[in-house]
Amino acid sequence: MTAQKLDGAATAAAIKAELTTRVAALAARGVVPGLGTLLVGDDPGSRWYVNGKHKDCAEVGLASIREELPADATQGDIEAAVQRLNDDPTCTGYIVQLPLPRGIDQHRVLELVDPDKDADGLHPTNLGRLVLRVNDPVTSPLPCTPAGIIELLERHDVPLHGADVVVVGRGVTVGRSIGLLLTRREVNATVTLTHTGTTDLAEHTRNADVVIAAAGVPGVVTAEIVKPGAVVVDVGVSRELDAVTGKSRVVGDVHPNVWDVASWVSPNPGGVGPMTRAMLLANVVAMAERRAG
Ligand SMILES: Nc1nc2c(c(=O)[nH]1)N[C@@H](CN(C=O)c1ccc(C(=O)N[C@@H](CCC(=O)O)C(=O)O)cc1)CN2
Repeated sequence: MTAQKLDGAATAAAIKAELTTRVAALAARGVVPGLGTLLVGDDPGSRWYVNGKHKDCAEVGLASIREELPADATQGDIEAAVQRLNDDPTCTGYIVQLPLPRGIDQHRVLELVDPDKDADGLHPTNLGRLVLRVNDPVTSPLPCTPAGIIELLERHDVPLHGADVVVVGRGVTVGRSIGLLLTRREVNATVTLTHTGTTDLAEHTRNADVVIAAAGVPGVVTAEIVKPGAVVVDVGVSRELDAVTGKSRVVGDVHPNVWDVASWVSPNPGGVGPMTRAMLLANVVAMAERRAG
């Protein structure tokens, strides 16, 4: 068996086309939503991600606002930039590109983001709303990567209702929050959250209909621990030097031999990354629509 690919790039392109129509409808009412980004420092990966977000904005017709600070910016400089974005009326929603440089209190910075402008859905108020209003209609931004994974699965008709889903990794941006989304009444999956304290990972994954690997451990999910026909989503990002080209490349958590047993695989790169970007745009458009009434 060779698994089929859950194509994040193609699905993200389809979502962006739908968003372009919604943005045009807003423009007809005189509303131009704007996405802001705050980039601190000169990490090439982070710059690449931020540039991609601005390129996406241009593609769907969103305005974009850039704040950039040098790597030696102080906590105060960063908090002042956050305040500028909070106060900027052209900025519908924004993100603080993570990680922030060492020595900066990231939690404090994120808590200063206006929850109504939190395009990443990672502000404690929005995560709290996700916990408290888990079965209400969604009216606040959802974390982009978990929302993107569910959208990717649903658009490929992967059944989630009643499915046993094992999540590998308990990080806030993916592992912890995807459990909340998957157990919402309209999705209705049963979720097991595994982590470094899990004594026997295979015991869980071997029974799973869907495995979501977000541990950041290259190749941790192998064919031997995946049920034949299961659906596997690779969210892990590790960087490795390619022995042939000498260049750095992204390596996921899913071993290539998983393609021999699974029914569907979302690869990395080419899977969840483009979906994360698409869901960020979707959050900003939804914020603008809610405000426009
Ligand atoms: N404030 C945030 N910071 C970070 C987030 C986030 O969601 N919000 N996630 C990551 C970085 N990220 C978005 O910011 C992101 C990562 C990956 C991709 C992507 O499309 N990746 C490509 C491959 C790229 C490569 O080869 O390096 C893919 O998966 O095909 C988009 C966005 C950390 N920070």
